[in-house]
Amino acid sequence: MPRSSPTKTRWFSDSEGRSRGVRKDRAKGVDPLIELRGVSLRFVNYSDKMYTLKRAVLELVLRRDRPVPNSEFWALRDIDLRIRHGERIGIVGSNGAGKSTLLRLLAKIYPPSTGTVEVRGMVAPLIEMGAGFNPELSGFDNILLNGAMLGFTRKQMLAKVDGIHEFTGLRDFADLPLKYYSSGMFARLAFGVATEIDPEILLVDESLGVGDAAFREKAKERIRGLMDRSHAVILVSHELGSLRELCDRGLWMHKGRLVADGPIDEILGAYIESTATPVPEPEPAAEPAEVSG
Ligand SMILES: Nc1ncnc2c1ncn2[C@@H]1O[C@H](COP(=O)(O)OP(=O)(O)OP(=O)(O)O)[C@@H](O)[C@H]1O
Repeated sequence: MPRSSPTKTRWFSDSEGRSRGVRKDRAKGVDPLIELRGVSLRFVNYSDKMYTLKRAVLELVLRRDRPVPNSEFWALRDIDLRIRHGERIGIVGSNGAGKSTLLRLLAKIYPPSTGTVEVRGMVAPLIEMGAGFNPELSGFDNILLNGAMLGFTRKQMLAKVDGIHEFTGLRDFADLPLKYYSSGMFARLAFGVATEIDPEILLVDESLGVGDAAFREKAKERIRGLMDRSHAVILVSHELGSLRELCDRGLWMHKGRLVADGPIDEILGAYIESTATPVPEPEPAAEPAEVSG
């Protein structure tokens, strides 16, 4: 594990991770906005084999009524985490480390397989932008549709349309069906709609890279504005410069585990160093007990 100041940055081993309790934020006398305790998340891939007579008999004998899992994969392991009001968190880690999965868990897209997740406040996930868009509908109709999915009424969204057009520069294309938008135009619209709301907790996954260079600058500016208005922000990005610029606390993930938590400069420094010297493998741990019900 890379070295750093022991007073500020916490380096986690498995045993520390399991013994660390998540307590009330006594310093401020308030509950943290986000609390994760002993969280693990498992993906199960089901086989798509042909349904043979032999398999049918086996399933009857074994009294199985659902497909047999082909393989399972723990994308998150033993995560304990507290995020307080006003924190700007940047998450780093190599491909497949579990960063996006952690954001999806905080957005309640995935439930944990073990442990508890508490999120206090309205969450705006800039995660799968444009996921709810309909390519047959116009840009304008998609703005209203997406707003409805985020919980806004038609009237509330109509009041936001002008601002969205202003920001995206797509006013002239408002009546064009989305299927004729270029990928850059699509990304602009999705980003414009998703950032038009004022969330308490903002989750951003690699969204700083949308559109062309000029739009990326506008997007960053927009995120800065949102960051000023929201209570907590969590950014996942491989653009380390942006994380250094926008965040104060860093989390480093490796193979589904939180391996370090501390001031952003220290975490980024150690992470960059690790690309020259690989991160030691986390100690093998016992399978977490599954939550029932
Ligand atoms: N729905 C899923 N089903 C099965 N495995 C999944 C699923 N989603 C993610 N994974 C796996 O979980 C692991 C963590 O993925 P995740 O997308 O969270 O990584 P990441 O740190 O965001 O990576 P990157 O930097 O490449 O975006 C990967 O091995 C990925 O293949």
